[in-house]
Amino acid sequence: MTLNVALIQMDIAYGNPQVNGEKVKTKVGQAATNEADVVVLPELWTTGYDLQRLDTIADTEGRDSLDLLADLAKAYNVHVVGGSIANQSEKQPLEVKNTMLVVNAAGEKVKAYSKAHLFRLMDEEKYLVEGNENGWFSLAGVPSAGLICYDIRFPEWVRMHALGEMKVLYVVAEWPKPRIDHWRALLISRAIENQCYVVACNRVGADPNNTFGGHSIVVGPWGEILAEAGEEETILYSEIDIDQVDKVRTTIPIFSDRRSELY
Ligand SMILES: NC(=O)CCC(=O)C(=O)O
Repeated sequence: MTLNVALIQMDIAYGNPQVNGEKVKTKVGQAATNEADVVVLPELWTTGYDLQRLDTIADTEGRDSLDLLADLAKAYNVHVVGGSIANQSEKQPLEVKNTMLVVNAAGEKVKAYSKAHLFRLMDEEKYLVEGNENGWFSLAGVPSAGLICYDIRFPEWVRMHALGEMKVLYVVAEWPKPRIDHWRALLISRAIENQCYVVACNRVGADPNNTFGGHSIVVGPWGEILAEAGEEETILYSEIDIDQVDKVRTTIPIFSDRRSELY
């Protein structure tokens, strides 16, 4: 079975959910017109890293974002890995999480995963609360998982998802340009060591504190780069053949060769 994935590598208007929502509507429509089955958005696409104003711009219980994503999914008959959003709780204590929303083509919510590892270099721990749940979901009948940016630096977190038979890892990010070599190396490594597809969508552009490096990428289970963007706004397309995952896992059976009694 194959899936056409489309990664929306976009600039994000700082602290402006309205403008970003309009852009996402246009881009998801374009991707669907180009036969995408799954559309992927970047991290914090509603607000960017405008963390100091989250009390006014975060989305309460992710409702507005979920409505928008569900409407788009239904209108265009596409699955949407909805990047992540600043997701504010309704009840006290008011907490904001960095939450990925996944919606299937019927417009049903499939997953809400909140970033488990907060990134201190961008002050996340001062404004956000970490998630404590896993990122597994099934999309288009494929066992998948979603993780958010800094999460990929924790190979044991990714491996835990692979042990749950994840075949596609979706990664959404706002990864700064100065560390884009880490981004590429980490994603290729996570694909090789877990023998899965990695479909990773980064943003471009700049905010008052960082310039973001793009290079959204699709990596196959053998570690091959199937598609990679540059540093400009674009939609990156790739066809992924899910059967390749089992072929690679049979050729080099790392999951049955693991010495779990040693580690
Ligand atoms: N938004 C993030 O989690 C950024 C992570 C990052 O830049 C890194 O180097 O790790």
